[in-house]
Amino acid sequence: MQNKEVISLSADVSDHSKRIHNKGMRREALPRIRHPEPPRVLAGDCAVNVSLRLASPVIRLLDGLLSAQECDDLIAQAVPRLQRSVVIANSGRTQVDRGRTSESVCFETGETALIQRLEERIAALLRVPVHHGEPLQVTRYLAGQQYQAHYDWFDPDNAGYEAMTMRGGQRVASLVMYLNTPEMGGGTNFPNIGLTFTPIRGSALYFAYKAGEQASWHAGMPVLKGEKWIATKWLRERSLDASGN
Ligand SMILES: O=C(O)CCC(=O)C(=O)O
Ligand SMILES: [Fe+2]
Repeated sequence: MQNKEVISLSADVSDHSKRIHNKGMRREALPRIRHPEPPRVLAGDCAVNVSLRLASPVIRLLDGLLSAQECDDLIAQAVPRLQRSVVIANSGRTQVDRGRTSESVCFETGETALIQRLEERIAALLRVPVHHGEPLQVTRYLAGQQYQAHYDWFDPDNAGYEAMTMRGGQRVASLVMYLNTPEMGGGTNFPNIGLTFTPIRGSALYFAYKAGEQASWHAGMPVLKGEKWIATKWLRERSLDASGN
């Protein structure tokens, strides 16, 4: 079975439950993300082809997660609200950074009918409640813009770690959805494993990780010609909703 991944994730979950238990808090059963498995996964209202599967680090390439119309509509909803992208600094605060030169919009969970539909689709795809997802972020890179190599997980050694993880806990996976096909450049590159994914409209890159996992170091490479549009959903180990739903 494919299940080094499952075993290591279970280990995470039980460590986490122990931590909660030791603090004398209510023990909660943590839903586990399901990594999409080839050849095809039903994701609510659509079927997604899993065209690439890497066991370590956990990476999946998903074809047909969004229709062309959905990509165009999401871009249209983002255009009027774009602002310079930020990163979460070690302090836990968000700030503009020279390494991330794009513009983005952060939509509230369920903000529009389209966003709600996509969030429900992602939840079905990964079998994880909607509220384990951070608000959807839509990003536009113009020619020359990029997101230099980084980890999406929060470093437990950072001063801001507690603040960043107080609600929702650690990030455990990322879903980068490609909303267009850039004319040239703009691939998502994993330098430590020598892989670059080509953005193709409607497809998505899913990768899961644990804190400290260096293979998940990745970059949005500079766009060389045209524009690149993505929507990113970062997934947390617990619900971000104050009511715990
Ligand atoms: O632009 C890309 O290809 C990668 C984006 C990314 O790393 C992120 O949104 O966290
Ligand atoms: Fe990232």
